[in-house]
Amino acid sequence: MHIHHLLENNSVANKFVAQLRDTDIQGDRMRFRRNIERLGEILGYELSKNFKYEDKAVTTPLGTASVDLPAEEIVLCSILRAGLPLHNGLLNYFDDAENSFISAYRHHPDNDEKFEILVEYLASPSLMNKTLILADPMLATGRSFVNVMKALESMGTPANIHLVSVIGAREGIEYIASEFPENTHLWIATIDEELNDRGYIVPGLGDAGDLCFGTKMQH
Ligand SMILES: O=P(O)(O)OC[C@H]1O[C@H](OP(=O)(O)OP(=O)(O)O)[C@H](O)[C@@H]1O
Ligand SMILES: O=c1cc[nH]c(=O)[nH]1
Ligand SMILES: [Mg+2]
Repeated sequence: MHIHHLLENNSVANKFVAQLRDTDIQGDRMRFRRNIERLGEILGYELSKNFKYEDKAVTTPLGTASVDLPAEEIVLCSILRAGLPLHNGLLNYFDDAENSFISAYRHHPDNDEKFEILVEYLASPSLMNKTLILADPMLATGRSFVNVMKALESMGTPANIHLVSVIGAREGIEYIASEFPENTHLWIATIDEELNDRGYIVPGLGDAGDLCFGTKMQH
């Protein structure tokens, strides 16, 4: 897997990640969602440098300009719930992409820290030979990304896979690297070293879905 780590180079993106983590700021849900969206825009811009491009002639009022334009059929797929603002950010730039939505959530059958990932909802076009961009801001154990990819197999085999995330735990990144095809790209803002015994990233930012949309009842 090719790992592209955005915060390895300082930029304004550092500030957006800091605000997502900061307990004094992250309670402002609109800012929290917008910061994830902004990082989706930046990560999308970075990953677009990896596309194939084809020269096209564009007619201007005064003549013809030659422009290299992306030559890939993009499907943007995000993992509900927390993937939604990241999806919006990517869609701001890849505005003519097709879109998929898939759900994944942690189900605690015995009400303890053990959980399984349940995938219950999928709406997707064919992925056959397309460029799949799979987005989820949190990559903790990596099980959501892996289970979602398995659920997407029935939609056809993509030509290219780009995973987009905001915060990843080292252990989860190693797990997805062992499960996804070798030529998969991971575009991630920042990487933390620890997961706690509940599978939360430390220091991380807490529960991204709840911070975006409020708490949910267990069922
Ligand atoms: O790498 P993993 O260990 O699978 O953890 C990451 C997953 O956890 C979060 O979703 P959550 O299950 O909390 O659902 P939510 O978005 O509805 O809150 C997050 O958005 C990822 O999907
Ligand atoms: O740290 C984590 C792990 C999973 N999901 C989150 O939202 N945060
Ligand atoms: Mg959650």
